Amino acid sequence: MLLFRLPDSQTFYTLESSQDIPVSFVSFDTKTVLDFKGTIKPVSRQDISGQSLAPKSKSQLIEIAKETEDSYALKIAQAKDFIEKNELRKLVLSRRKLLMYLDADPQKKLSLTKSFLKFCDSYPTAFCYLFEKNGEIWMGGFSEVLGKFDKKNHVFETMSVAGTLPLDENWTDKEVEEQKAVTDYIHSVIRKFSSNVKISSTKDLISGNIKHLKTDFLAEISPESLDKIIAELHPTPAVCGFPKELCAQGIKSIEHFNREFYAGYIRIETEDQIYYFVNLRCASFFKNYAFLFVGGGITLKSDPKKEWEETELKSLAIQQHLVFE
Ligand SMILES: C=C(O[C@H]1C=CC=C(C(=O)O)[C@@H]1O)C(=O)O
Repeated sequence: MLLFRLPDSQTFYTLESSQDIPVSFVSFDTKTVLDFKGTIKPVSRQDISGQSLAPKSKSQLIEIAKETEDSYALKIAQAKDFIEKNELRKLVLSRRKLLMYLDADPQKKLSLTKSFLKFCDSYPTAFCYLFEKNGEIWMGGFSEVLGKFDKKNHVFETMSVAGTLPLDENWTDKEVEEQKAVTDYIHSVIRKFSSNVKISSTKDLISGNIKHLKTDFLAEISPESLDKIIAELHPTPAVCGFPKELCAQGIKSIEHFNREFYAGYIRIETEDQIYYFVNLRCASFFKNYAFLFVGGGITLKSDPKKEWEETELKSLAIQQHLVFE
């Protein structure tokens, strides 16, 4: 089962049985690709909220050391060492926040479809999804587009999104440099495939309780280049770092968990467009608990307390929209 809503749209979609594969979820390390078969068709809010999803009961005591502000600060120190040693501009570090529902209210049950609708309503400019496949349940949504390709005029769009602050704070060099590293990387990739790249000015992207810096790119490309561009772009320094392989190794050795679909991407092919959405602000759901995946770009200027607060604020995107009834 798959439900999704495109950015700036009121229409919800699901898949009706057919052999086409219009939707695929690609993991951060690109080793796992989850294909969804079917034809894309609209579905009403009523039909969505009437459906119920039962998370698989991998609910025995889970032995996971809970990440704390102190344990995360140690990882940030390790990330800074790695940045310094390898002379990097940034490294994106993340944590898997454990949310136990039973702690919240033992009498009530989580409604994932109602949570999905509530989440969509709060993030109108985001691509939002909820899926259940082979007992796995994931929900997420964010506005970052890794790629959007117009099949008719061959225009390719992408964006550089990075830097995070609460809405009422002013940008500092730390966020500006962090986002610039992403912009420079994306530009270096796109210019290899197009001689005419248009770059917008950098603007604020509001995402619920926080804001990011965003620069848009537009370029005409040949359809044959599309897969190569996506393969080169992912993972951008918005979710990993540059050089990609070295940073992915560093991340693995510091984070100590599998990111799975977090910071991967979602490919959606419609009649006119092919979209690639970055899979952030997402969570995987089990019977009694969920893992909320949240991260942020670390530079030598990072303050561990602020980085922790940033991940806490980001986790609210999912956490605040869970409906128990
Ligand atoms: C890696 C995440 O955010 C990325 C996207 C926007 C801002 C980011 C930042 O400020 O670090 C990250 O690059 C996440 O939300 O888990």
